[in-house]
Amino acid sequence: MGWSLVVPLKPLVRAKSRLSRAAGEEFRPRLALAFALDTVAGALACADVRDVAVVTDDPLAGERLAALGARIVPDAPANGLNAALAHGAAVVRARRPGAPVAALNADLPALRPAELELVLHSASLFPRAFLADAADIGTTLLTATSGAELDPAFGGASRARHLASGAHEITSPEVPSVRRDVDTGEDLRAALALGVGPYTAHQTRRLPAAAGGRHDQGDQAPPQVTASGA
Ligand SMILES: Nc1nc2c(ncn2[C@@H]2O[C@H](COP(=O)(O)OP(=O)(O)OP(=O)(O)O)[C@@H](O)[C@H]2O)c(=O)[nH]1
Ligand SMILES: C=C(OP(=O)(O)O)C(=O)O
Repeated sequence: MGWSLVVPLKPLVRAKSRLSRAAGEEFRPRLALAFALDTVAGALACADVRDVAVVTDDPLAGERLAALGARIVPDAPANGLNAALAHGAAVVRARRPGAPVAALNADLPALRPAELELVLHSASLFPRAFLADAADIGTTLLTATSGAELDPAFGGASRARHLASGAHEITSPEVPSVRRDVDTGEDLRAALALGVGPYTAHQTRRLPAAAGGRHDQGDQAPPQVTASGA
């Protein structure tokens, strides 16, 4: 099945605000962009992915993600995450009616194409399906096959909302890289332990060890890190 993925991305100046304390204000937008680049590169490398549309109004992110091969869709509704996703899915289906569509968060820097392929294969058996995040509270991926609307209900405790909406929860096989979203410094360390893509690896070299970095460049003053790291 040739999936069209819809990836939402906030303007970098506001993205990943919960990483401020771990990364510092200078690195937070760079990390948010690196996560998105690794997520989209991983998605585009997945055999079952036909194309990726990124819904964003961020000019720098749009330029860098387009260079990877993503289509950039302006966040025309400007009404939050679910409106952006519904808009992205509608833009995809205006071009390709009945396309199987999947919403994928942009904060999955450890994403492995082979694991995404397993998830999409499971999802292809249901009208709507989703994958819970690593904490089992949120959602990292929501799918709709031909004939079904995406009906996204992301944000916070979205796993319960997606379950209640009738979407099938994908629980096997194990796909830790697709579930590993990064909201906090602790999440970033968990992603680094799984192995992140090249863009995030490059940026985290500049972070202090407590935030997951190897701190081996020495050309930047490290940002302040708190004991919690988050
Ligand atoms: N286009 C678009 N994307 C959004 C919007 N709000 C959130 N997103 C994206 O949706 C995904 C999931 O959101 P979160 O994990 O909460 O990421 P975030 O909003 O950057 O993180 P926090 O600032 O810490 O809440 C991320 O890829 C965000 O960039 C929005 O209003 N428009
Ligand atoms: C967007 C979501 O959550 P968070 O903001 O916690 O990443 C979600 O899991 O639906």
